[in-house]
Order: sequence, then C-alpha cells, then structure tokens
Amino acid sequence: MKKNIVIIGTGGTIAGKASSAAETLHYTSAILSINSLIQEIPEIHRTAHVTGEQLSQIDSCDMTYDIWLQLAARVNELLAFNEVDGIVITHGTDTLEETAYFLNLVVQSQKPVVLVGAMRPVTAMSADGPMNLYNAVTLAANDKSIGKGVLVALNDTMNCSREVTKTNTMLQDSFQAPDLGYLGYIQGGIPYFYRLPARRHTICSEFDCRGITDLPKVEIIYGYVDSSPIIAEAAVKAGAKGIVYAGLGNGNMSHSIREGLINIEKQGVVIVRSTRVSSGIVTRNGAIHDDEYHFVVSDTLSPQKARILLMLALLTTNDPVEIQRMFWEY
Ligand SMILES: NC(=O)C[C@H](N)C(=O)O
Repeated sequence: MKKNIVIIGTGGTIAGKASSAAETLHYTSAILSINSLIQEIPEIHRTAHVTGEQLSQIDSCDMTYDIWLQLAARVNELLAFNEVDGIVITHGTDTLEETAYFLNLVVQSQKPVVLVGAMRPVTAMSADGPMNLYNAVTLAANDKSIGKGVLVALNDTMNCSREVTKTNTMLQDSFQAPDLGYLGYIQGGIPYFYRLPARRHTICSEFDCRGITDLPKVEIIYGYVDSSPIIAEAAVKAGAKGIVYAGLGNGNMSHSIREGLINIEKQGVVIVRSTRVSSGIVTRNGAIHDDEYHFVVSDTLSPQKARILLMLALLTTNDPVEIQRMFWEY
C-alpha cells in the first residue's frame, strides 16, 4: 500500500533558478512552486501518493515566527487526518535546522516529518534538490521513520533535527551532526537507521504552540576577546526575555560579560550559557557557578537551537531550575 505524503513548500534554493547550468552562486531562490518541483520528479510517485501545497515562497533567511506558527499548525492539522501518513517540508538550508528543531518540539504526532533542502538551484549541473526531495519522500513514507521525531534528509543521509547543523557554506555534504553523527543513510530508496534520537520530541514533548500568536523574544550574544555586555543590555532594553550566550570554550565568559549577565538575570531575564564551539556539552557548575548565578546551561544544543528551546520554555515559565530540566530532557 502506497503511503500518502504531503509536501509543504516554503521556498529556498531547492526551489531556486539560475540563468545557466554552470551558475551555483547567483540565482533566485524560492521561485519555483512546490507543484512544479514535484512535476520534475515523476519517479516520486512510485514511492508514495504525493500532493503539494505551498505555505510560503521565501529564502529561509526570511523565515519568521509567524510562518513557523502557521507551519506547525498546518503540520499538526494534516497529521491528524487518517489519510495523511507523513509530511515533507522543502526549506532553504540557511535556517532549515532551526525550523526542524522547532517542529521537533511542537508537532503532536508520531508520523514522519522530514525537512529537505538543496545546496544548488534546480537549474545547476548536478543539482542536489531532486534527489534530496525524492529521498525525503521515501524516508517519510517508510514505517521505520515513525516515532523518530522531525528528521532532516540531504545528500543521501538523514539526521536528527536536534543535532543537525549546516557545516559548510556551499558543499553538498553540508548537513551533519558534528557531535553524534548521522542517524543513517538513504540508499536506493531505502532508509537505513543506525541509532535513535535519545531526547523527548513530538508527541512526548510538553511544548504546545496552539493558539499562540507570537513567541517570546530571545537574543543570542557571541563571546570573543574583550567582549562586553552592551549588546545583551540593549537586547533586554528592547524587550528580550531571554539571552543565549554563545560562549567561549565550555560556555566560558570574561569577567565583564559575567557581571553583565548576572545583572540581567536579576531583572528576571533567563540566561542560557551555550558555546561557539561546534561540539561538546556545556558543563553545569564547571568554571562558572551556574547555581549561584541562576544560569542555565545548553547541554549540547547549538546557540540557535538553545534559543528555540528557551523561547518555547518561556511560554510557560521563567524559572531557571525548571528551564534547566528542559535543557536536559530535549
Ligand atoms: N541553499 C539554500 O537554500 C540557501 C538559501 N539562502 C536559503 O536558505 O533559502
């Protein structure tokens, strides 16, 4: 029995066109509709009954909370229908990992949800989009993908949305999980899984964005030599309810940043210590006394994913103890 897969188009390079086949740098992204992309891959219909719908038509640099909330609502609505077995979302690669992790926390279904993008426009020689999309549909249509959380499929591999990140500005093997490795491979239309996501996601998640029209403001500040807290202070003045510090090494910080963040925390703003380093755990109460300063550590989440978890956490609490629990669980 063929599965019913809905492909939701949001834009990106996977829907991009250039003026020549040799052109991979200068192109217009998000120009082709999802239905025209599906038409280019007749083989896709061998693996599933596929229908397309367009949710947005943007470069993923322009992704917004508003589109995220619409996307989450539509994914949840579609997956509640018995006739829908899984969802594929086409997305620009620049913020794909963020949308994937956001959905991983708010989708209320075990059914497969797969995000897919491309590093080259459709018109390029060796365009990666069509095969990526074909693979994403085979992944979403496979029973082994049920209950694995929101997945990301590019370059014949699949990754957990919690761990995957864009590691290269241009190469086709850009999407990797530097800490923990791929979840598996997709070859010959078959997904091969080698491990499971260990953290809470989708139907086991406590986060619910139904009825929400906006998300709390959380900003990221970056650690570097001789950095000062002025950017964090400006963010708080502009209404930030949380600050993620993309710290040095193990989430470390200068005296100046530490004093600034301690003051900001005293105003009720939640501080999460993460790292600008691409892999590893940020240790609680290591060199920084998190218990004393009421800081939260990001575990292995990148700053951009720590920000998403913090935004969702802030919908229900600003207690750093409770938020730290969430960072250990998701
Ligand atoms: N490869 C891509 O999709 C990059 C593009 N700027 C986007 O994120 O929409």
